[in-house]
Amino acid sequence: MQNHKRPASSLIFIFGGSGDLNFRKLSPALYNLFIDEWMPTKFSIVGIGRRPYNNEDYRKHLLNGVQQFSRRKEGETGAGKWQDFSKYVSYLQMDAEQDAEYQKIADIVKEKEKEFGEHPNVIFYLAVAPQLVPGIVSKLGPLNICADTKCTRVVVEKPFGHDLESALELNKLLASMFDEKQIYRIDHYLGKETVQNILAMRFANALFEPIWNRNYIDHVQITASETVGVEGRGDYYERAGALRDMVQNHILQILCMVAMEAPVNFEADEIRNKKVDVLNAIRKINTEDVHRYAVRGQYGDGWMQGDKVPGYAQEKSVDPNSKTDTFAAVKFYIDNWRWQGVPFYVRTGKRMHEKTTIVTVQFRPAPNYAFPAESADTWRPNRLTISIAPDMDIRLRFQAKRPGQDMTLKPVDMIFSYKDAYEEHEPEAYETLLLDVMEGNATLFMRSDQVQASWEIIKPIQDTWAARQPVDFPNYAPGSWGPEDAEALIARDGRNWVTLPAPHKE
Ligand SMILES: NC(=O)C1=CN([C@@H]2O[C@H](COP(=O)(O)OP(=O)(O)OC[C@H]3O[C@@H](n4cnc5c(N)ncnc54)[C@H](OP(=O)(O)O)[C@@H]3O)[C@@H](O)[C@H]2O)C=CC1
Ligand SMILES: O=C1O[C@H](COP(=O)(O)O)[C@@H](O)[C@H](O)[C@H]1O
Repeated sequence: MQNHKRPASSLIFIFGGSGDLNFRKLSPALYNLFIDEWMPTKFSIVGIGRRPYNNEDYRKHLLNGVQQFSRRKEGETGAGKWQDFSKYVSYLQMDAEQDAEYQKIADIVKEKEKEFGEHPNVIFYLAVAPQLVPGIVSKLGPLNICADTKCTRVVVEKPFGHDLESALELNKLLASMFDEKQIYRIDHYLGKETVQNILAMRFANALFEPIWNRNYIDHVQITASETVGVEGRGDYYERAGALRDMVQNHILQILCMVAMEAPVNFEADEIRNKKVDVLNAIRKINTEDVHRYAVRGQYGDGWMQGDKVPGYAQEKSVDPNSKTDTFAAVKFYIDNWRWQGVPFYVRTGKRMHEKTTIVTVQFRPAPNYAFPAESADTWRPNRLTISIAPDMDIRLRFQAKRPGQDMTLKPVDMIFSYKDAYEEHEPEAYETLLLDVMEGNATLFMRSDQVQASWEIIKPIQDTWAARQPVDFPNYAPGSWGPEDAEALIARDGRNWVTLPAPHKE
């Protein structure tokens, strides 16, 4: 993690250049980096796919994506640079499964070397289905694009493997072709401004760290809920499910940011070491205890904000008898000095009540209540809520005296909101991550040991769920907060899930 500077000349190949991720996220992100003058002075972007596009049609297709999904649209104030940007974009039609086709890539690298007058960083972004990744990786390795290994980089999209075994296999293959420093395993949550801000809040302030431990914190919650269903991604989701899709990666990464020890610097390996320490300390759940620690769910049909919506099993490309989880909640414990005995409750799901990603740190109650007994009803322990999306704020709940002659108390929130504090618009996660790749900064990317540790944590849950089919699916209604069992998971401990207080909805 460092302050950015304009990266050295870069040649970016996007496998999956004709696909959805590039259309909705990567191209808009690169365009915004260009507007903000973060792109290198010499660069070229080559989208790769089998579909037949000429350069002109390809650029038109991408502009369409920018107009729909970019935070700044062409024609709006501050944008208007598509013509300039698109000159750097071209399309390469090739079948990535054919060895012979890779000569085309080697030829483009030579051509750009000449044009730039230097050897650029060569970035291969693999925005393709996971089953294509091993084949592409093993064909890219032998190309030996440049002698200096630092200049070739491979970006691997999620999902990184399907389970522990497949992730280990992919790590092994990548390691046989590239140095770990050349491999960028994306987790887009790490590019989110508010997720990075967890580190700023914890380690740039003296206020929180002394109380950031089992002596003061009762428990932590992480909720990542979505209102959307599977949005035409049934094919992928049938093989994934909520536990793999969100918990194994995004949620465990957020948990690491909340729970890690203070880094001594912000170098990539220092941060990643501290995070992997947390993952290694998470208690492995015994298979026979999984039902006490984890809950799964699947949404049925119903209504979302006045619209009739199908159940998961009726979605396109989904087996009508599907037992795939669209909701998962887990209680984790971290067996280390700081967090012993503090539960971390996490939950995620599709078609839930609202789109929100929040971290809640619930402090223990004050040790003694000396105020009049009548005010005890509204007495609440302190709570820190970090809203990651769509709201971006941090709120600290504390007790305050209600105005009047009586000493009555009421919990109030002290709020820091990005919207109110800053005029600048925050970059999208993919902007930050793509800039990091061009700069060669891997701090916000997953190292192989992190990926392995995350899969090890969820393996017992995965195995147990695979061995025992759920009998109650579908078990939650669209627009709800998930299955009743998820309420019971936390209620059994005398706690409840936190949803944001009313002000955030105003
Ligand atoms: N879409 C999203 O929002 C997100 C996607 N991801 C991940 O990104 C990856 C891509 O997803 P997405 O863009 O949605 O998938 P799409 O199905 O939309 O795109 C797949 C891409 O792969 C290309 N492709 C397939 N086979 C070949 C081949 N033999 N040779 C060359 N190109 C090929 C397709 O090109 P063509 O058809 O022209 O051959 C297309 O460009 C997946 O791993 C996904 O999990 C991660 C997070 C979010
Ligand atoms: O990686 C994924 O994340 C999205 C949610 O991302 P967000 O930035 O909108 O919170 C999720 O919809 C998708 O299923 C998953 O693959």
